[in-house]
Amino acid sequence: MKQPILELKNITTMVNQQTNQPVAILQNLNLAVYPGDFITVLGTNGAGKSTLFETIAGNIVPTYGKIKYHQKDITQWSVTKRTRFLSQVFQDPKLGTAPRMTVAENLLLAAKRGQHRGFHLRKLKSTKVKMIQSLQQMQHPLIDKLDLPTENLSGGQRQSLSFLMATLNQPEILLLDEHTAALDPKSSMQLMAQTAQKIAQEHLTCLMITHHLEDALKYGNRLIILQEGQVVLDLSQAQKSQLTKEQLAGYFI
Ligand SMILES: Nc1ncnc2c1ncn2[C@@H]1O[C@H](COP(=O)(O)OP(=O)(O)OP(=O)(O)O)[C@@H](O)[C@H]1O
Repeated sequence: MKQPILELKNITTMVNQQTNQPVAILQNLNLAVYPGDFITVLGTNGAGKSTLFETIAGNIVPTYGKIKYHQKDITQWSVTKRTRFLSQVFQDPKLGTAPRMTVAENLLLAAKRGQHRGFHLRKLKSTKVKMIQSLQQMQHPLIDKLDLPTENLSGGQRQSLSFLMATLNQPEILLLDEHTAALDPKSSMQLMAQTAQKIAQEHLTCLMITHHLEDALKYGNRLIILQEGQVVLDLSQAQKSQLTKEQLAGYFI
C-alpha cells in the first residue's frame, strides 16, 4: 500500500476571528495525495479551492488540523521551506516571472531555486547551452525567445515560461491554480497539452484547479469537488471515466 506524499487532516481555516463574525473557509477538510496523483480540483466560486492551495503552500496556517508531508508534520513550516518540494503556477501570467529579466535569466533563477547560491550572470553562458539543448528536445516555443525580457512575452508565452520554471527541478508536488484561465483558447489548449505531457513524462504529483469540466474529466487520475470548504466528492480514474460532462455539471446544481 502506497503512503501519501501529502495529507491534510481535519483542516479548518478561520478568518475574521477577531470580529463577532468569524468564518470558516475550509471546514474539517481531509485529503490524501499519493505519489503520481494528478488531481483535478473543481468547485464553485468561493468554495475554498485557492485557500486549499494557500494552505498547502504555507501562505495560510490552518486554525485547526495538521498537514503531513511523508508522514512528517509540516503544519508550521514556512513557505520557503516548502518550496524545497513544492512548486506553483498561478492564473495571472504576471506572477511567477521577473519582468525585466530575460527568459534565460528567469530559467537560470528557477534552476537555482532552493540552492541558496548567489546569482552569477557569468554562469549564464554555460547554463544557457544546456537550456537550449533541453528546449530543443522539447521543441519548446520559447527556444527563440531566450534573450527577450519576460515583460515582452505574450500572456500565453509568459505562462508557458512560468510552467517551465515551476517544473524545472521536478518538484514533488505541483500546484496549478487555474494556470490556463487567462489565456485565449488556442494558447490555453497548448499549455494544457504541455502540462499533461510534462506530468506524464516526469511522473509528477499535481493538483490542478480548473473551471473547465472537460479538462477536469480529460486530465488526471482523480477528480475532487470542493463545496463550502470541504471535499464533497473524490473520484478515481475509473469512476471519472464513466462520467459525462453533463453528469459532472449536475454536482453544481
Ligand atoms: N482573508 C479573507 N477574509 C475573508 N474572507 C476570505 C478571505 N480569504 C478568502 N475569503 C473567502 O473565502 C472563500 C473562499 O475563497 P477562495 O479564494 O479560496 O475560493 P475559490 O474556490 O478559489 O474561488 P474562485 O473559484 O472564485 O477562485 C470566499 O468566499 C472568499 O471571499
